[in-house]
Amino acid sequence: MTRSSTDGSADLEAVTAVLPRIRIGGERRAPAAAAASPSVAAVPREVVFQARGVGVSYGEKRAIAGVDLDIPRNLVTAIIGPSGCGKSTFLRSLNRMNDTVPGFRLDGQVLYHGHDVYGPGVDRVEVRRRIGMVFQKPNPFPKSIYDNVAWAPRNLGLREGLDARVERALRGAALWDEVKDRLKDSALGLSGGQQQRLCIARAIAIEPDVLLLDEPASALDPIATLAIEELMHTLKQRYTIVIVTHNMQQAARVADRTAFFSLDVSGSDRVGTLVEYDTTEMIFTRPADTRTRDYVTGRFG
Ligand SMILES: Nc1ncnc2c1ncn2[C@@H]1O[C@H](COP(=O)(O)OP(=O)(O)OP(=O)(O)O)[C@@H](O)[C@H]1O
Repeated sequence: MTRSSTDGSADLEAVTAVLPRIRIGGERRAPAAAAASPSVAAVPREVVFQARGVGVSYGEKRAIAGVDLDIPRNLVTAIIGPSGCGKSTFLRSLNRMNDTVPGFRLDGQVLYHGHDVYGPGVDRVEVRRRIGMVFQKPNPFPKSIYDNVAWAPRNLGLREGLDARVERALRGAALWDEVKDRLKDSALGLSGGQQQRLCIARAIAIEPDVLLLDEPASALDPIATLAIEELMHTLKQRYTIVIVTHNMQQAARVADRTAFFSLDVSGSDRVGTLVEYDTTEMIFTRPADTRTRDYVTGRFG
C-alpha cells in the first residue's frame, strides 16, 4: 500500500533513513535496531524488571502514572519522550534512587527478577549494588583513576584481587588502554568522554546485573558519544541496560527496545504516561500510536 505524506509516512521515511548505517571507529556498523533483526529484539526473553501500574509523585505533583513495562535481560531498552514526561523519574524508580527525594511516593510495583524492589525488608544498598547507575554529567570522585574504580569494591569489602578487578572494569569500559600508565593520576584530568567511561567502569567494578544510564552522552562531544554508544553494544552482552535519551538517533542506534513516554495534559495537570513500547524498529518505522509517530518524526517535543 502506498502511504501519502499526510499520514506522516514521508516523515517516518526521513527518520528511518538515518537508522540504517553509522560509522564508528572507521568501521561500518549497523545500529542495534538494524543489526538485531526485529525477531531478535522481539523474541521473548527473561524479564529483569516488571513495572506494574507504577506511578510516582513528588509531594502533590504527580510525575508519572500507570506505567506497565517489562524490561528484558541483556538488551538495551531506551526511554524516550519530551522534556518533563518522567523518563528520569521512571529510570530512578528502578533502583530506588528517588527514595531520599522529599515527598517521593511510589504507587504500583517494580518487580526485579520477580521481587518487589520496594518490598518490606529490601536493602536499598543491595538494590543499588545489583542495579548500577550512570548520570548525565560525568561525576568522578576527586581521587585517582584507580581509586575511583576501586571505591565501591573496597566499600563492599571486596579487597581480594582488587588490581585485577580494577583492570577488568576499565577494560570493560573500553578505557584501560588509555589510562593503564597513569592509574595514580587524578580522574579529574581525564577528558569528559573518558570521565564518563570511568564512571561506567566504576559502576561495573562491582559486577552489577543492570546498568541504568540517564542521558550518559548528552554532555559529550560526538566522538565521545560514539564511544559510549559503541560501548553499549559490548556491555549488553553482560548487562541489562536501560538508557534515557533525548536523542532519537541515539535510541535508534543503540536500543533493541524503545519505550515512548508522553505527557497527558488535563487542565493544569501534566502527568507522564507510557504511550508505546515495542522493538526500536517498530517504534521508529511503524509506531502504533499517532503520538509516537508525531514525536519520532519531530512534529512535537
Ligand atoms: N526531585 C523532584 N522534586 C519535585 N519534582 C520533581 C523532581 N524530579 C522531577 N520532578 C518533576 O517530575 C516531572 C518529571 O520529571 P523528570 O525529570 O522525571 O522528567 P524527564 O522526562 O526526565 O525530563 P527531562 O527530559 O527534561 O530530563 C517534572 O514535572 C519534574 O519537574
